[in-house]
Amino acid sequence: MAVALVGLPGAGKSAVGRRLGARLDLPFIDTDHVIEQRIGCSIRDYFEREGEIAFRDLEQTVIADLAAQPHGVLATGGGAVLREANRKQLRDHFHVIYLRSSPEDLFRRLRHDVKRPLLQVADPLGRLRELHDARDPLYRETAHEVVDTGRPSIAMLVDIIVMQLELAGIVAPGAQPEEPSD
Ligand SMILES: Nc1ncnc2c1ncn2[C@@H]1O[C@H](COP(=O)(O)OP(=O)(O)O)[C@@H](O)[C@H]1O
Ligand SMILES: O=C(O)C1=C[C@@H](OP(=O)(O)O)[C@@H](O)[C@H](O)C1
Repeated sequence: MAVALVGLPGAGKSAVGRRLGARLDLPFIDTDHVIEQRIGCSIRDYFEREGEIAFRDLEQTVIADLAAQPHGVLATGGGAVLREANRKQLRDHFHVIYLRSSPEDLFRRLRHDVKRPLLQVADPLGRLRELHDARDPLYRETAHEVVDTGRPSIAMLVDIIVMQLELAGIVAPGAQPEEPSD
């Protein structure tokens, strides 16, 4: 069983994906983390040193590798949908969920972030608005389902997604609730 989460930076792909994996007893895979293991440095440093195109090439290779043996809950990077090849790999091999968020919510969540290279600009909210306008259609094109993340907590989002996966017949009803970790 393979689920992929797509959405803008800060949409909750990692936070929701980790808990969804635990809930469904599936491995959680963060593509940014896989990329960082391969390059041996942070994505921000790699962006600065090698540029965005080199990063996108690497991202495409990692997505193709993961799609060759799809299993688990995948948190993709926010720009994974930019390339058509990635959109096709994701849609064909994963049940794709778009975690939709408004630029304003994302800005609130990420205002202290220093890890995301595209947001290290004078006007991060403006940048998030541009990214939303450019990518929202691509996320929708890639995804089998759209989940709005504006109001629900991370735990509620996991419940909503599990319910949708059950309704779609992707997982059997009655997946065990996650044990509280704190
Ligand atoms: N629905 C939500 N409600 C509150 N905080 C959230 C929500 N989704 C994500 N966050 C918080 O926003 C930050 C970015 O989330 P993250 O999972 O890293 O996003 P992504 O992997 O999509 O870039 C984290 O601190 C996370 O806990
Ligand atoms: O939106 C983007 O183009 C990117 C988002 C990042 O992932 P997150 O969505 O996890 O921040 C990371 O892949 C890279 O910095 C590029």
